[in-house]
Amino acid sequence: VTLTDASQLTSTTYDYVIVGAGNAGLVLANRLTEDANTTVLVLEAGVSDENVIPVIAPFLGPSVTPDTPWDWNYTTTAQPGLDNRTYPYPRGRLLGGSSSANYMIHQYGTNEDWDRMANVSADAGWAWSNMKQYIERHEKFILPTNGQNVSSEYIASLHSYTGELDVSLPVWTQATDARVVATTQQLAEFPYNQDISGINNDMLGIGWAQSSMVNGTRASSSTSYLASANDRPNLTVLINAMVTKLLPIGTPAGVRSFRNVQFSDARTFSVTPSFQVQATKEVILAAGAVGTPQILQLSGIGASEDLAPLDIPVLVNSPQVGKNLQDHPLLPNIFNVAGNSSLDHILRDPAQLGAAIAQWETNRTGFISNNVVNNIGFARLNSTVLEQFTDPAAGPTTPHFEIIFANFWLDPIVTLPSNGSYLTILTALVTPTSRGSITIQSTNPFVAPLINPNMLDTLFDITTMVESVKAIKRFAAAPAWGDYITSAFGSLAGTSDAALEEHARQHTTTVFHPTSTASMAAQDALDGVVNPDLTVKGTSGLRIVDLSVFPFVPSCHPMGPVYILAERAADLIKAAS
Ligand SMILES: Cc1cc2nc3c(=O)[nH]c(=O)nc-3n(C[C@H](O)[C@H](O)[C@H](O)COP(=O)(O)OP(=O)(O)OC[C@H]3O[C@@H](n4cnc5c(N)ncnc54)[C@H](O)[C@@H]3O)c2cc1C
Repeated sequence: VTLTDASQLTSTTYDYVIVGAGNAGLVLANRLTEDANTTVLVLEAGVSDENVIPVIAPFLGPSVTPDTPWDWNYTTTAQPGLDNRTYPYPRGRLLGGSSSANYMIHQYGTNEDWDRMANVSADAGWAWSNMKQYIERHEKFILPTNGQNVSSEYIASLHSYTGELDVSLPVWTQATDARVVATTQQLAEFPYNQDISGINNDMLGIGWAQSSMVNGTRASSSTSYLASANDRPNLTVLINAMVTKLLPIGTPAGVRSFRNVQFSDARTFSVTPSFQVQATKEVILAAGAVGTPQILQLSGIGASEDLAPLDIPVLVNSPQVGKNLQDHPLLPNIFNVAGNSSLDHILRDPAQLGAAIAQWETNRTGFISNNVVNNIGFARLNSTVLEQFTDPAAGPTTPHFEIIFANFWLDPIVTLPSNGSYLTILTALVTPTSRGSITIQSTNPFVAPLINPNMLDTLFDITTMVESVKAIKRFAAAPAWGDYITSAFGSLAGTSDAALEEHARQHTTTVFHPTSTASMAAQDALDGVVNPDLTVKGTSGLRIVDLSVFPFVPSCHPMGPVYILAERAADLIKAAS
């Protein structure tokens, strides 16, 4: 059952209390309540996702954030690597968390991404050979129902058709899709990849985006994992519940037990009145890469240099809490194009856009029923550039950068100009070496923490961004684009490395993939925030299950990795109980 007010709770004690009804939290809510004797309470600060059109309609996904009631509406600190700019840092604040607010591209990463996590944590259970089994439980691959032939857009034998989350292929053709595919035949540098999910251990090349959607509707952890478990009497989800602190029970020698959770009504933006619930087995933090370190620090679990200025007693000295933040930098590269086949003229005309939304509301067809992106690709740096660096990729088949195609103006920061037609070829750095931090700046949980992704801080990162721009310029020079692209827009027109570096520093923001702020390390390692079984070092009764535990950001869109991480975490938690 989903409740909206703390007064509706019928108990203050549950076997498990999960903090955050997000991407990972709702996987656990489902799996842990499969046993009818296990009681679970999920506390979610955000609101319901029910009947929220921008959340449901795939193409409207980018309007769910920033600066909305469904977003935490964070802003970064000034970024020295980005000409000291700040920019919005969206995180879903509703049922489903960021899986209800994201752009729905669904992948798993490379086998090397997972094998590195196994090596770093000294737990072979995180290796791809073990993790791939969770795809069967997680994924429900569904072919588009509009009759189009998609046999060349995915590899049928790789996928699962029996899991919880609907995953599908594009249902509406962007006018440039054929040109993207034709380029893969014209330029050897950009081969065609028939299945870009990573399940075949290969994300290199250009292919068709797989998305968490079906029949013109978003699929999130809420519409899948929660929907199929919400009528279980042993599951309670409370929205509007802002967790403000974890409280230790007693002071047992050695480790402290954090089984008490304090929360308040998120609608009041006040810590009073405050409520408390207790977990008899475990508290599980699934508040995401920003929320989780914030709650730890508010609870006195963190680095003393972060807690001392706020007079927060250090209950568990855990120096890496909030450190190591990694994220994928995203750079919109925009071209002017000929004719009217880009979507821009529809997107800037309220009447045409309104008609498209009405069509979607009537029968779930048209471009609103489709994701904003149909084609994505991944590539490695060429060896001449790479040999200047220690390769930060998880292995030799893991990409360094991503290429994303949209047949319209897609810049998260700069709004569509009042005229012109555009093609956007975004590039994203998927093996960044810059590391940033999340640090609370107040003991008031309603004050956002300082978010410093430290974008483009290293020579490798800026060099790779520049190389990615050069690569898409080569892509755009293929014969397939001869009668379409007319010129590079704005600072993309620069030709020298220095000019492209300035283009990158001026326009880069984020693909919204923060990770690693409560990093996993080996059981006996002194660094790291969690053990390989995701229990928090130096505590008992406390685990973290969300993207913050990945020691390295996966080289892909990370929602798939979060889902299967949570599937394995559920197994670990059940085994420990
Ligand atoms: C705009 C956007 C676009 C993206 N696009 C893609 C994409 O196309 N493909 C992809 O793979 N990934 C994408 N991502 C990233 C992906 O969605 C996230 O990395 C992933 O969902 C994170 O999962 P999580 O479980 O770690 O956290 P979340 O899903 O963010 O869950 C955390 C939950 O905890 C709640 N919470 C936080 N603090 C508290 C508190 N104090 N008390 C109570 N509740 C709290 C939050 O409200 C939220 O519901 C995107 C993300 C965004 C924001």
